[in-house]
Amino acid sequence: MSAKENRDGKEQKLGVEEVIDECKTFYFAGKDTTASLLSWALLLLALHQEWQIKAREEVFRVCKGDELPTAQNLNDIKIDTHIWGEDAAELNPLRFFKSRKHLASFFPFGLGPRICPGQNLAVVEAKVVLVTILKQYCFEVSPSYVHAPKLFLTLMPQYDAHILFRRIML
Ligand code: HEM
Repeated sequence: MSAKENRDGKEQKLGVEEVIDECKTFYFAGKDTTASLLSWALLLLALHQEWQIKAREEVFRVCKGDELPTAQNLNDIKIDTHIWGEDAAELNPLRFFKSRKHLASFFPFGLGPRICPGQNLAVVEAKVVLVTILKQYCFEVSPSYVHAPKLFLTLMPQYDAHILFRRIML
């Protein structure tokens, strides 16, 4: 860890125990959250076949070949011009200048100085997994699935997410 000066100009370093604790926090904060996002995304796509088909069409349009999606592929997936304007694909901080109703209406990663530092990693992970699954499988909710969301730090499917996968033959 590189040394940092505190407000009094004194050098401050994280100790080994603190570095270990930070690693544990990242593991704890980053595992179940993304797993839960993926479980619900797959369940909802399994329930709403019309959206699963649309999502797969988009994946096939954007990501060619059998390889893992590239960073560019992930960027090209759904940038909603209705919400973000015609220049949605460009970096334009001014678009946040005008207050808009939707801006703070959805903030799964929190807001402000303690906003989730794993946000980008989580979104990339989730997109890679969803793209990979959508390219290779059709899926539907299994009759054995019982819908019973349970809040335990994250919102989990209490009796797991039972989904039946069928390999797509191309
Ligand atoms: C879908 C996935 C995730 C969701 C929904 C999520 C959500 C959140 C939320 C709501 C907070 C609190 C923010 C606040 O206090 O305003 C938070 C904090 C945090 N998240 Fe995530 N997170 C996710 C994935 C990750 C990943 C992948 C990592 C790291 C590998 C991570 C690391 C952290 C850490 C270290 C904090 C504490 C930040 C602080 O207190 O300064 N999270 N997350």
